[in-house]
Amino acid sequence: MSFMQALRQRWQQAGTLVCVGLDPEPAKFPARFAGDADAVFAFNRDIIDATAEYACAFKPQIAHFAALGAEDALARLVAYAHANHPGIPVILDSKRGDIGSTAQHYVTEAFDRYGADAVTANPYLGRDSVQPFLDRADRGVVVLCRTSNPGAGDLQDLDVAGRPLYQHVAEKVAREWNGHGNCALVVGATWPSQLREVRAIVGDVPFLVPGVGAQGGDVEAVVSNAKTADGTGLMVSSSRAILYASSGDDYAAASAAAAKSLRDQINRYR
Ligand SMILES: O=C(O)c1cc(=O)[nH]c(=O)n1[C@@H]1O[C@H](COP(=O)(O)O)[C@@H](O)[C@H]1O
Repeated sequence: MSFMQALRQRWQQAGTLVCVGLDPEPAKFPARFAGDADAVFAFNRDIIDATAEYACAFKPQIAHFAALGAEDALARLVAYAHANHPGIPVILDSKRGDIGSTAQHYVTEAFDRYGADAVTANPYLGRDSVQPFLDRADRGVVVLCRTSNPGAGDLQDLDVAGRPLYQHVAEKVAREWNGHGNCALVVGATWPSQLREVRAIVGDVPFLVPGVGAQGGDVEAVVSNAKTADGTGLMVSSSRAILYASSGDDYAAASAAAAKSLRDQINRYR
């Protein structure tokens, strides 16, 4: 099954638009993981098991693993999620972008080495830099459009031919790059009016929406501005607010409760 088919099936059958972000920071792990040489795998595995019921996708962020030298744990976690929670796609958040010949290696990294179902990609080197990702029709390509961070507008809002640059990205992805129907866009939860504008440009192209939880984005504003006509179209992503909901021995139950609460909040406004 392709990434897009799996995502749509998950939205419909599990009734959830929550993407669970996996951003391991050992300093925030519960005390019981102290001294555990395989803590990065074990903690994330427990979070995956606890939150799967509420997840339309999992999204490991590669720098959080690579900085710890925990690439092996990342590969095992993707395999674990696929084996134990089939049907829930895994998005590798690596925000790659480079000349085509190098991009090909990023494709191999994301889809073959790690086995991810989708990857985040930076569009600013242009189409040829994203093409190797687009060519993998069964995998998802989640292109940065209007990011959640405070400085998003520094470059993404620059006026180009009468419109902000991020709107050109949205249009190009929806009309030119999405020939296989495998594209999605990143639009931050912290920007409700931009969510609405991008939705108006791209029709039903799915959005990955980070920025609720720790970054303070408003769930009602996200859903009301960015859902598609059938009340789906969103992967509302939260990492820290789910992962570190408790630092006690109840960490897994607390993460499940946080994911459930986000799912229910989203569903109230669909
Ligand atoms: O591509 C992303 O996932 C992403 C794009 C963006 O615009 N903003 C953003 O926060 N992210 C990622 O989403 C996660 C947000 O984490 P929390 O703020 O803890 O929910 C981090 O892994 C970020 O790298």
